[in-house]
Parts: sequence; C-alpha cells; structure tokens
Amino acid sequence: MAYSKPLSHGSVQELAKEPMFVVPQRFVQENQEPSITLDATSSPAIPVVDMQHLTMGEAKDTELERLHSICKEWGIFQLVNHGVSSSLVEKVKYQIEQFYKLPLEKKMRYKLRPGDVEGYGQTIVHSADQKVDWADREAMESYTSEVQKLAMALLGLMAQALKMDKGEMEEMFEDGMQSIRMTYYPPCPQPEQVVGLRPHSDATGITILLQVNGVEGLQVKRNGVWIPVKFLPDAFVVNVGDILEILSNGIYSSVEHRATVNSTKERISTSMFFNPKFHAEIGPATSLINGKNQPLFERIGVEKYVQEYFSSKLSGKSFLDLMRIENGEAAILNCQKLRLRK
Ligand SMILES: O=C(O)CCC(=O)C(=O)O
Ligand SMILES: [Fe+2]
Repeated sequence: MAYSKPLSHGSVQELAKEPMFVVPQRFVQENQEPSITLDATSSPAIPVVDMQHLTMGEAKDTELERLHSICKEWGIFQLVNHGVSSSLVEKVKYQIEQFYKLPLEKKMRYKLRPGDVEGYGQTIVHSADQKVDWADREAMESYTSEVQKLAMALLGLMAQALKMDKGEMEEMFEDGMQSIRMTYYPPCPQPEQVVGLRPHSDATGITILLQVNGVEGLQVKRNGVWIPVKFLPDAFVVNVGDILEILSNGIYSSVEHRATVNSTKERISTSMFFNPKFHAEIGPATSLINGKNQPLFERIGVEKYVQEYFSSKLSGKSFLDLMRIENGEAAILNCQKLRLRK
C-alpha cells in the first residue's frame, strides 16, 4: 500500500483539467528505476482463477493446487465468477465515476482533514464508517460486505492449500481491519515522466482491486520486468500482500506493482485491503512451523507493524525485508532499537 499525505496545493484531478503540455516539476519523478515494460500484446497475461471451479465440481482439488502455485509464483491473479453480483459491481463503478465528475467544491465536502484517513484527497478511506454519502450508501455497503465475504472465502481456501490450520487464518482475519482506497489518475501529457502510484507491495493480507472504468495502467513486476495487467470485465484483481507472505512463512509471495498513467484517458481504481484485527500478532502461522520449518519472519503486533509501516519510506518490497529474520534477528527490531537510542 502506498499511503501518502493529501496534496496541500489542491487536487491532481483539478490540475489536470488546465490545458497543460508539460508536467509541473513537482510531479516529475526523476529517480525512477530504469524498467523494461512488456507491451500488452506480447506480455504473458496474469493468471485467471475461476472461483466456481475452486468451490464446486470435480476439479476442485486441481484448481486449489493451481491457486497455490499462482500465489507462490505470481502473487496476483484475476478472479472471475467471484459471486459478487455484476449489477452491484456496475452500480458501484457508476457511482464512483459520478463522484469524480462532481465539481471540486462538492468533492471538497468530503475532504480529508489533517490527521484524518477518511475522505477526499490522496489517502485511503476506511470502510468501517466511511463517508460515502456521495454515493448510494446502501450499494457501497453491500459491495463492501460482499467483497469481505469473498476475501474470507479466498483466505480459507489459501489456508487449505497451504495446509495450515484454517482456524488460525479465520481467527486472524475475522472482524479484521478492512479499508478501501479509490484512486483517480488523470490523463497526463507526459506519462513517462510521472508515476501514478510508485512500485510497492501492499502491506495487507490480500487486496481485491476493481478497475473501475476499464482503463488499464496497473503493472506487476515479474523476473525484473513490468507486466501490464489487462482489463477483464467482471473480474477482480486479487493480490497477495506482505502479511500473507509473512503468515505463510514465505511460501506465498506478495507482488510488487505500480500504476502508470495514460496520456489521453483518466483511470479510476478501487482497492479493498484486508488486514488482521488490530490486536492480532503478525508472524508465520504456528501451524506451519516445526523442526524442519523455522520461522523466516519476526512476530510483531499489528499496531506496531502499522506504526513502522507509516514511518518507513516505501520502495518496492523493502518494508517486508525489514521483517525478515537474518542472522537470528529481524532488521525491524534493529530499527526500533536505533530509534530508542536516539
Ligand atoms: O490503481 C491500481 O491499479 C493500483 C492501486 C494499488 O496498487 C493500491 O491501491 O495499493
Ligand atoms: Fe497496491
């Protein structure tokens, strides 16, 4: 997840409405890593998983094995036949698009206040009591709860595939923290000069993403190459986050991804993040640890994890590396000690 402070100088969406041929300097990202991006026609598509095949029929076990390999090797997939009604998804998409069409003064009624994480601006909206009055609250609420059920079902299947105690997974995520982030990427005259969202892995258990207006821009890093994620109508993009990588003791791999912008079209996405409850402890599942499998990551309380996450500068999967146990100690503990000494 990339959390960032609200723009103090106004909204990127408003800025992009002005005629503009050159990107203002403050948006130019100079130290972008040189990257090879495959074009959409030649690149391998990220795998597609069919929820119906996973839950019913004779091929259930084979599909579960497939899900397992995908979470290990890709950390991301498109999920089809997910069971969330397409009319509900369409309604939510429509409402989100309508929200971004509102004049700035109206959007500003939902503006983030300093210290807030809810509202309009560059940050996330927590779904527990989110301010979604701009939309039909009912549709947004049913969407949130439907997607939550789906996330729990997926986490349960993953527990089964990992051969970990399903109860341990449920205990961790049931009544967990769920948050939602809607992102608007305006068209940009020099798309190669800016980043929509810089490379990161999500600090979550799993993330379920909706490409709201069908415009592509999400890319995932695989073997050092950025692969564009195609838009599949009726699919959710599901990605493995850092917490699931830790919980699975490194069997699953969180995916590094970024969002690029387009020179002519705006893009809207909505990510729903699923996290353990605030008082849980993050660490490799005890049911996966034994004499042969030693824990590869540190155990840490969710509260502390979130604090550390916010105080670290994000880049790729560097935050997760802090949790990795090397030479008997995790770097995150060393950071804390250094900070205490100061
Ligand atoms: O806009 C996207 O496709 C990616 C969003 C994302 O990575 C995030 O919200 O963490
Ligand atoms: Fe993300």
